[in-house]
Amino acid sequence: MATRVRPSSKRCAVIGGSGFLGRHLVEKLLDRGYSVSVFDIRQSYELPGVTFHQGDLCDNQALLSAMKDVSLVFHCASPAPASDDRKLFERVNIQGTHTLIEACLEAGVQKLVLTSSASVVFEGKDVKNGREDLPYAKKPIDYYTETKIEQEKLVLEACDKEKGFLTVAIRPHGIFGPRDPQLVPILVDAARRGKMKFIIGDGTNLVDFTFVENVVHGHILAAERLRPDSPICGKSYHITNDEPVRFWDFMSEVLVGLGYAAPRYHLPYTLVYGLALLLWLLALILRPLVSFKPTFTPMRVALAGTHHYYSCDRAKRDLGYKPVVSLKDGIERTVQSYPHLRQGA
Ligand SMILES: NC(=O)C1=CN([C@@H]2O[C@H](COP(=O)(O)OP(=O)(O)OC[C@H]3O[C@@H](n4cnc5c(N)ncnc54)[C@H](OP(=O)(O)O)[C@@H]3O)[C@@H](O)[C@H]2O)C=CC1
Ligand SMILES: CC(C)CCC[C@@H](C)[C@H]1CC[C@H]2C3=C(CC[C@]12C)[C@@]1(C)CCC(=O)C[C@@H]1CC3
Repeated sequence: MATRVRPSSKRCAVIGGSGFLGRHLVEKLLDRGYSVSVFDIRQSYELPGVTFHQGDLCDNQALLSAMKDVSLVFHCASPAPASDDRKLFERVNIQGTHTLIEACLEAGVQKLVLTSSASVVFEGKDVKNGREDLPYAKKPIDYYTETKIEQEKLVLEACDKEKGFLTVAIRPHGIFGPRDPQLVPILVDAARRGKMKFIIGDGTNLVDFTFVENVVHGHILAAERLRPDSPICGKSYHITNDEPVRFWDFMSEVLVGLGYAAPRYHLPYTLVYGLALLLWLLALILRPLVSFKPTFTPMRVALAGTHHYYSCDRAKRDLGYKPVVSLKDGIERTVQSYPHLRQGA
């Protein structure tokens, strides 16, 4: 009779491991003695101890080859929110996640850690110190968020102690750090085009921004504490820097750090939101004829003009989570990592 080889607990797979968060996670896992199998639609680097598997999340066979002898899977693949492509989000975040769960069960994977998002409860209205028991957004702000909700439900509902398949979801918020392709590049692009002179609203709204290494730390704690007898099975956890900051102070600090002027003039939130909605509709109607991407989308305006910060008490209690890098140090390290985005570079 053939004996089944029990996958090594130090071998894991990172789905989306070529991306911003994924690569930071891979680097920390290697430091901690794991060997890593990366599955992604693209390969962006090479590292000793990492095997790359290029493929689409919806391809069961390609996934299976990446999960050979793997006991732990991190799922942090997603199309970028800026793509605003409903079909793509549904295909990758919902169908792809379903395919991944099936593949995990088939390959005998024991633990699945999903990178969800704190935005799954955000409807464009203030969230102050939001806890994980807030209901999912009934009117999510965009297709990205809509499909992140379905994705999280799929993963948490798949948790099955009888089958020996344990799942948990990490909900980070506003991840930033070296190599981030979104926050700093979009901000600098807007500044270079003279669009960062204005503060939307009164500028006092508090927001969580989370340094990437803290997000990585939360994922690894969750993976290592995920056991049949632990309270974390099938649950979601906010992971933030635990230092809510005024949205416009954070943006100003990054801009000034890179040599740009901080925004100064105030514009009413409802006016900017209305204009952004109008532009978004126009872009949608004109899509077959011309393609243009407005900088101030309704989603970005909502995020720039409301409070959205979350309690990570549950993560502190169940995971022993505590941020490892402060906001101040995180901003400093981020600014230093973008010499090519400095004013005049
Ligand atoms: N950045 C943030 O502020 C936050 C992010 N998150 C979540 O964190 C996770 C990681 O985000 P982040 O690192 O910022 O994003 P990235 O876009 O940098 O990384 C995602 C990776 O997944 C890949 N990918 C996309 N589609 C597929 C597919 N069909 N099959 C295989 N791989 C695919 C991407 O490739 P390609 O680049 O070619 O599309 C990319 O390499 C995501 O799940 C996101 O929803 C949650 C909260 C906040
Ligand atoms: C042009 C300016 C008004 C804004 C520039 C900065 C924005 C690009 C970022 C500010 C908050 C960020 C954010 C995300 C993406 C980048 C920002 C909009 C997410 C939508 C990324 C994915 C998530 O799950 C939630 C994030 C919330 C914060």
